[in-house]
Amino acid sequence: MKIEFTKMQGAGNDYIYVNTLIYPLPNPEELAVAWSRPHTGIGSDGLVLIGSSGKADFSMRIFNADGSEAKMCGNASRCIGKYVYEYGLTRKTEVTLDTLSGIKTLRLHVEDGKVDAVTVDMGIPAEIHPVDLGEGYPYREGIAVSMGNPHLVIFVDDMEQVDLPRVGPVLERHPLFPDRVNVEFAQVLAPGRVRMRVWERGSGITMACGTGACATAVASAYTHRCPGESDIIMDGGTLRIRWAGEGTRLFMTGPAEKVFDGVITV
Ligand SMILES: N[C@@H](CCC[C@H](N)C(=O)O)C(=O)O
Repeated sequence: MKIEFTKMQGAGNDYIYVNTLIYPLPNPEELAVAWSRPHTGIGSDGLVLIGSSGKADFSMRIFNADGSEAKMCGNASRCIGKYVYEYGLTRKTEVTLDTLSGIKTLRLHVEDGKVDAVTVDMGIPAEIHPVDLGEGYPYREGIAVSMGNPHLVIFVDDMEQVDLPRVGPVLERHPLFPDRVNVEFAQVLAPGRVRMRVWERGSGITMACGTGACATAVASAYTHRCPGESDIIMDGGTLRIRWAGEGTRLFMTGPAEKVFDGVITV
């Protein structure tokens, strides 16, 4: 059976997108693993399914490269906004998306018929609290934030000193997070400018993480490092995050790009 897909990236965080209205996939966990592999698959950070919803315009399911399903993905939600508009699935520029962490609203920024950026209402960040990682770990303190999915933000003075391939997998499986956690290292460069690198649960090092950028902005404001609006600068690009503080909704703005269309046989 032939399946059409589109590879897309948001700030360098790349996923394989399949329109399940046309191609329902019975085994997305297995396909996410096989297709994400760089040499023998398509190569990606995971697999995203676009579907219908009784509660919103469309639905999103997101699978990491190890096949685990996540409840939310910031970069994929922006890419879905571009996909549904540019492939003619909608003419709306305000689109609702049903995710496992609730309904998100996407505002599409359209220029000459193309979506070049998307603002996502990411909802109200939750479970914000400092954590003590304990002795025996490479870092002692962090800030936990839920953006629908779990994050641990660790502030550092010098990003160059962070050995991400070594410490990322250890912290992802810290016992404080039984469902594993996405780990962000953050260095405040200036007011409103934060450098961030991420180790994603289920995918490892990625060039950007949308929910991770949101969690970083939240942790920066919560610790009085950077209140208000901030640019989160990642290896693959920058996202602008607007958040007025605890109990308020957070808005993420950033790019969405198509890489290529393809057909794969399963
Ligand atoms: N890259 C994503 C987050 C994807 C899911 C994450 N790895 C998890 O398991 O929670 C983003 O842009 O938010």
